[in-house]
Amino acid sequence: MSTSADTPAAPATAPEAASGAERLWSVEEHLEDILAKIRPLEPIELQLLDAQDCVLVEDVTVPAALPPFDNSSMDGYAVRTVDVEGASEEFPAVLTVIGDVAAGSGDLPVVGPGEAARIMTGAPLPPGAEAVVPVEWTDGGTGGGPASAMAAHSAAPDGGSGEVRVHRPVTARAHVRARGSDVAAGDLALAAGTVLGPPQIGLLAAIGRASVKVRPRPRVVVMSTGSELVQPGEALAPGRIHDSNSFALTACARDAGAIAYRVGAVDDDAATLRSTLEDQLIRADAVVTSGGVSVGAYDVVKETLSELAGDEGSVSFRKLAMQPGKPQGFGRIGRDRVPLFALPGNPVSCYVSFELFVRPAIRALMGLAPFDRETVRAVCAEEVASSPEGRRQFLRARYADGTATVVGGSGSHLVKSLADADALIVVPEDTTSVAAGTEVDVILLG
Ligand SMILES: Nc1nc2c(c(=O)[nH]1)N[C@H]1C(S)=C(S)[C@@H](COP(=O)(O)OP(=O)(O)OC[C@H]3O[C@@H](n4cnc5c(N)ncnc54)[C@H](O)[C@@H]3O)O[C@H]1N2
Ligand code: MOO
Repeated sequence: MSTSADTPAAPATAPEAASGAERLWSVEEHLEDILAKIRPLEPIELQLLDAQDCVLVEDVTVPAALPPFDNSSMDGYAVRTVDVEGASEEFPAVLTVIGDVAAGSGDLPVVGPGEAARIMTGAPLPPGAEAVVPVEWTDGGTGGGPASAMAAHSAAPDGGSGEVRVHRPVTARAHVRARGSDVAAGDLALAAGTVLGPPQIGLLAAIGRASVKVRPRPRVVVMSTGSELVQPGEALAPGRIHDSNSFALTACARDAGAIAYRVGAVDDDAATLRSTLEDQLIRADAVVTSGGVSVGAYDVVKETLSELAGDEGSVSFRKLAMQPGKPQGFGRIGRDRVPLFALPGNPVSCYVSFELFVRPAIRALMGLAPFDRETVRAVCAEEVASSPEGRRQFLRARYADGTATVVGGSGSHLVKSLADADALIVVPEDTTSVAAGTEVDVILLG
């Protein structure tokens, strides 16, 4: 039962409300209530790889030019342009090779008139040289025809033979990457608000940053409830089933960007549930439970969490105008008011609820835009004979080329068809059937 504090101003429109029964919340109302109570996590300084996919909260400026020095973009020979003017294969410019410049070299030879230094990609341009001739435009120091590669350093420790024949001229700065041509010192490397993907992490490393200030990934504790649940890998006794929700939800939480901690299934026992929650709160930025939110005699989650008060926080249980996912609990628990999502136990209900409500909340905790799943218009390939009036139905489907095809039935226990689906067809509350060929909204799952 929702408390008056949780009741939004919008009037209830569902049929139950009119008849005086407990009103149904719309999907949007529930989501708004959740997002209104979620605050982004406080920023912390994280090592680069721990900051992946996180939102940067500081402007990062470039401390020193990138590249830090003029360097070669090719393996070849560093030369003075005047020395190779008019060079051709028939009339090559013959230069004296004075040594090697490898990437990382700090001790550079000076290239004088009539001289060349073997230079590797990324190596600093030595003083005196103005350009680089790729090795393919030379004989590679062999005295033969055009080379396809250089002699390995081990085979030519002195930097190749004493001479190289250059077959083409080069202009000044040819095959040279200028200092600061990527970014200059003082430039803005990344603005606050940037989401750190692999290229951004690479840039930060390139400018020498080892750590950055970001909003961290939330730590999400996932707990399933139900005395019937058995850990996968263990044998089933009569009446028991394997716990699939805690695994699916943990995977969902990771997929949404969280650091997820899966807690084994908790029995339908109030004291165990309470103490497990207390133990877990220490490492939780959010808690997700599955099961025990309906109206059964052993629906301990609802019973226990409805009773929380004072410092314990509070959790509201409500019915939503959707299928699957009708019974839902949401609140904030403990002194730190950690958001808690009590999702229904049916596996499909649990998954769809996560997608619609928990995924956006995890993103909001990270400071990301809450919604990232794409919704497209698509042609419904087959007839949907019936959809419950007054409830928004989310049907498992496969989507391809503008067409969505329903996979399996609407039962909330059908985990195989959920695994076969890559989309959810959305049938609105006021629609009780969909003719084949009708356009529908389709949420793409990943
Ligand atoms: N009389 C009514 N009964 C039910 C109603 C209702 O309005 N009136 N609502 C139904 C709907 S809709 C749903 S959804 C479920 C929600 O039930 P609970 O959240 O209380 O979940 P449980 O009863 O614990 O379990 C339901 C179902 O899911 C299986 N389950 C639970 N946890 C797991 C898990 N971790 N892994 C795999 N499967 C799990 C469980 O064995 C049950 O079969 O209530 C309906 N009933
Ligand atoms: O609404 Mo329940 O969540 O269908 O199965």
